[in-house]
Amino acid sequence: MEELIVSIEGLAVELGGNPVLRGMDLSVAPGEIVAVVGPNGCGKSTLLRCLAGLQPVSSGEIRVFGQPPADNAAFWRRVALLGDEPAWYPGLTAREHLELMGAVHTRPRMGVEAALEVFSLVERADAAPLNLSTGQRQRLSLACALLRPSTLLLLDEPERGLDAGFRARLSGLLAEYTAEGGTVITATHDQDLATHARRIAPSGVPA
Ligand SMILES: Nc1ncnc2c1ncn2[C@@H]1O[C@H](COP(=O)(O)OP(=O)(O)OP(=O)(O)O)[C@@H](O)[C@H]1O
Repeated sequence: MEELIVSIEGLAVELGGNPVLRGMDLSVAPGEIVAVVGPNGCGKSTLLRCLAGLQPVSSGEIRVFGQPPADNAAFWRRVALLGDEPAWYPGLTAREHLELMGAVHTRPRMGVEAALEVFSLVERADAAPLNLSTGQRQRLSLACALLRPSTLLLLDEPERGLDAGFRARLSGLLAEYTAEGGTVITATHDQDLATHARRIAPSGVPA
């Protein structure tokens, strides 16, 4: 049987004494795109943080690549996370952030110039991230996450700040990622993105 990328059994998480996730079960196979959907506050980001090993769980079991997620180098070699906006390096331009990402990985998924094209950043490549618009910065975050090699992509609302044109291209970019053998789990409020995915609620049931 093909190894599951993610397997969750009976996951419960309390935050500040409030139950956020309650007895969640989930299995994700290689090559799937799973969209975690639901209203504000239902626990989508919490689930993503659990999968990234950044949120302690109250009970239950999470396995990512067959092991509990651990915030260590071996884990992050296989997992790329787009969460809150990253801490940008002072003094480095958008292009230099991508060059840095390319330089520290032996097999980047795309070259820096290709990434600037794909993420429509060519004209602002020499600007510092903090001098980009919100949507341009989000595209740079996505470019950094998709340039580096990984086999599991965890995305928390990747559509944040993007215009309609770029939102429409997101599902295509994720489809390319899974065509290369990757798996995607994304929290989203974007209908188009969710339509191209297996939709689940943070309870684990289909949505
Ligand atoms: N540190 C915390 N302490 C207590 N409660 C918290 C904490 N962080 C988040 N929560 C609560 O946990 C619940 C789930 O939050 P979470 O961020 O996972 O929701 P979400 O589904 O991602 O929401 P959104 O769609 O707004 O991004 C919310 O009710 C939130 O207020």
